[in-house]
Amino acid sequence: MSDTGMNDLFDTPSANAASTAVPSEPDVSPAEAEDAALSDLDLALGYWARRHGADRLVARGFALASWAVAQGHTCLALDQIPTALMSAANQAALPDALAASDLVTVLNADKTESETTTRPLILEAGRLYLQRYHAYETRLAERLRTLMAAEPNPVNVDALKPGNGLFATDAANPNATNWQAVAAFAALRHCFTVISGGPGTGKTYTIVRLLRVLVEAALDQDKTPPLVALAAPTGKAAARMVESVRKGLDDMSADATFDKQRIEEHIPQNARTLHRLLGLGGATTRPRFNADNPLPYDVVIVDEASMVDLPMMAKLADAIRNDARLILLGDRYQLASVESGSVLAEICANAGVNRFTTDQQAAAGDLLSEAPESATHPLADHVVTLQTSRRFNANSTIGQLAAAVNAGDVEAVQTLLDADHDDLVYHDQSNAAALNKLMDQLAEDYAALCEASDPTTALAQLGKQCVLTAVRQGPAGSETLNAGITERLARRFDFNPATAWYHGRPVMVRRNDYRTGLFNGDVGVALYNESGQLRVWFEGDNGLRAFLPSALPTHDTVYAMTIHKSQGSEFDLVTLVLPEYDVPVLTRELFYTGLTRGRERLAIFAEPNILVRTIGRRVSRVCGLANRISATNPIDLIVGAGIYDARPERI
Ligand SMILES: Nc1ncnc2c1ncn2[C@@H]1O[C@H](COP(=O)(O)OP(=O)(O)OP(=O)(O)O)[C@@H](O)[C@H]1O
Repeated sequence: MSDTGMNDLFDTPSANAASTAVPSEPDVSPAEAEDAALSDLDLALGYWARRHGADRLVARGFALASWAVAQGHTCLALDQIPTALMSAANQAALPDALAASDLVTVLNADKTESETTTRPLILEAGRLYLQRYHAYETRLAERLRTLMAAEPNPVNVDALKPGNGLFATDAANPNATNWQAVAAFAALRHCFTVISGGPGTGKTYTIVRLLRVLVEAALDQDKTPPLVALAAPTGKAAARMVESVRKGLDDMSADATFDKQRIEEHIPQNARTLHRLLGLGGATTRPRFNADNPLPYDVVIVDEASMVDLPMMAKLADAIRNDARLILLGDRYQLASVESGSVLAEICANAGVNRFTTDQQAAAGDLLSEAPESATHPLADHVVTLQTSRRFNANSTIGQLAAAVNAGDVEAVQTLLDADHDDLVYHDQSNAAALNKLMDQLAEDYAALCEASDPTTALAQLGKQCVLTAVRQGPAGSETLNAGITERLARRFDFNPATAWYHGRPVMVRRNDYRTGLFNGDVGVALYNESGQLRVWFEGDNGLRAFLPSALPTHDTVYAMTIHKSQGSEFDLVTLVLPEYDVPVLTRELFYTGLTRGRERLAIFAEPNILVRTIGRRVSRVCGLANRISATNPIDLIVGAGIYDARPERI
C-alpha cells in the first residue's frame, strides 16, 4: 500500500465517479493520509465504490470494512475506528454519509433484512459489514439456532454414568463431576455441541466413547449405525485426528465388554480437510455440499475447530442435515483463525464454563455431582469444557504455565519462570546476542538433518522440536531465524546458503494442493538419494511420499515457524521466541497457543516486560454471532473499547 493510494482515494475522485453525487465532506487528517495499514485490496474496494458513485467518506468506509475483515473481525465497529485510520471529524460524519448512500443497506427495526441485504455494505447497529460477511454471520447464527432446537433420536445415556465402565470415576476425587461424561451426554442430547479442552484433556477420548454408544445403541436395536465423518481444517490436523481416534479404539480394547470389530467398521478410518468434506475447490466459493445438497452424514465431528473461520463455519453448518449432529472439538483459549471471525471462542465465551440451564441439569441427573451455575444463554447447554489434562500432570510446569497464562496471572507465571525446572527453561533476553546463541545451538541440533540418510529418521527428528515465533519478520521473526540457521549449516556443510535446495532442508507447505495431495502445514524434508537425485519426503496416509522439488506447492524453510502456523501441531521440545519490542500481535492467546505446542519441554526467549504485556493483552474480535444466536433483536451488539488494538499478523 502506498501513501499516494490513500490520498487518491480521498482527494482525487476517479474519472468515472459521479461527481455530482459527491457531497461536501470533511478534510482528511494528515494521520489518515499517512496511514499504512490498508492493503491494495482494501483500497481497490474504496476505488470501486468511488466509481459507483460513493463519496470519499463512504469510499473510505468500504476500504475500512475490508480492512476490518483482514484484521480478523467480521465487521467494522464505527465507534472504534482508530483515529490513525480516520479523523474524529470524519468519524462523526461517517454514519450519516453511509446511511445516505445507495451502496449501503441500513438495517434497523423498521427494515427487514430480506428486503435490503443485497447492497455491498450493510450498516447494522453501528457496525459496518461487507455484505458477504453479514450473510455468513446471519446464516451461521440461523443454522446453529436450527441445530440447537433440533432433537436427535433419543439415546439411552446410562452407559455414561459413573461405574458403568465408559467414563471411570476419578479415584483421587470420586465425587467430582466427570466432564468427559457430561460432554458425551450433551453431544447425545443435542444436534450441536462444542467440546472444548486444552491439549490432552481427552476430547478424542470422549468422542470415541460417544461414537461407541451411538453405534452400539443402533446395532443393539438392529438399526443402521450412524454414518460418521471426521474432519479438520488442515490436512495435518486431520491426520492427527485419525491417529488419536485409532488409539482411542485400541485403548478401549482393554475393556472386556468392548467388541472392537463390531464397532470399528462403523468408525471412519480417515479424516478429511473441511475443504475436501464440503467439496470446495477451484475458483468457486460455493461448496458442492450445501443447504440444497447436504452432507450424507448423521454425525460430523470437526477437530481443531478454533482454526475454522467464519466463512468456512457458515458453509459447514449450511451443509449439515437438520437431523444430523455437528460436534466441534477445540480449545477455546487458543488463537482464533487468522481469517475473519473467532467462531469457537465467541460461542464458548457466551456459553460460559460448564454452566447449564436447569433443564439440562435435570436431564443430566447424577452425571453432575453438584449443580453448576445456572445459565440463560441458549448456547450454554451446547458447550462443555474439559479441564483436566492427561498430558500435563499436576507436576508438569508446561501445564501449570498454561493455566497461569490463561488466568492472566502474571505473578504465577513469573514464579514458574524463575524457578528451576526440568521441562522449562526461561531466557529473559531476546536481543541479537541471545538469538545468535540460540541459532548456534539450533544449527548444532539440525546438523543431524544434513547428515541424515533416510527420510524416516529425518522426518521423525522434525517432529521432535521446533522454534515458534510470534512474528515472521524482524530480528526475532521466523524468516530471520530460518536464514540464520541455514547460514550456519551452509558454513558447516559447505553449501551456498542462497541455494534453494540442499540435503536436509526442512520445508512446510503453505497452501492446499489437491493435485499433489499436499496441504497447508504439511512438513517434509529434502534429501539426496544414492543416485544423486534430490527428493522431498513427506509422511502420507500410506507411508512416505517423495516429490521432485519443482512439483511442490508454495513452501518455506521450517526450522522456525510462526505460532499461527503451528496451530494443530505438537513437538516434544518447543522453543518460543518473542521479539524484544512490543507489537500488537503479542497476545495471551498467542503465547498460550505457542507454549501448549510443547509436549515435554519448553524453552522461552522473552524480555520480562514484553511477557507481562503479552499476557495482559487479549485478542478481541468484532463479531455479532453470539448475539444473533441469542437475541430476538440482534441490533444490540456491544463492542469493547480498544478492539482494534491487537491486530493479528497476516501470515
Ligand atoms: N479419562 C481418561 N482416562 C484415561 N486416559 C485418558 C482419559 N482421557 C484421556 N486420556 C488419555 O489422555 C491422552 C490424551 O487424550 P486425547 O488425545 O483424547 O486428548 P485431546 O484433548 O484430544 O488432545 P489434543 O488436544 O492433543 O487433540 C490419550 O492418551 C488418552 O488415552
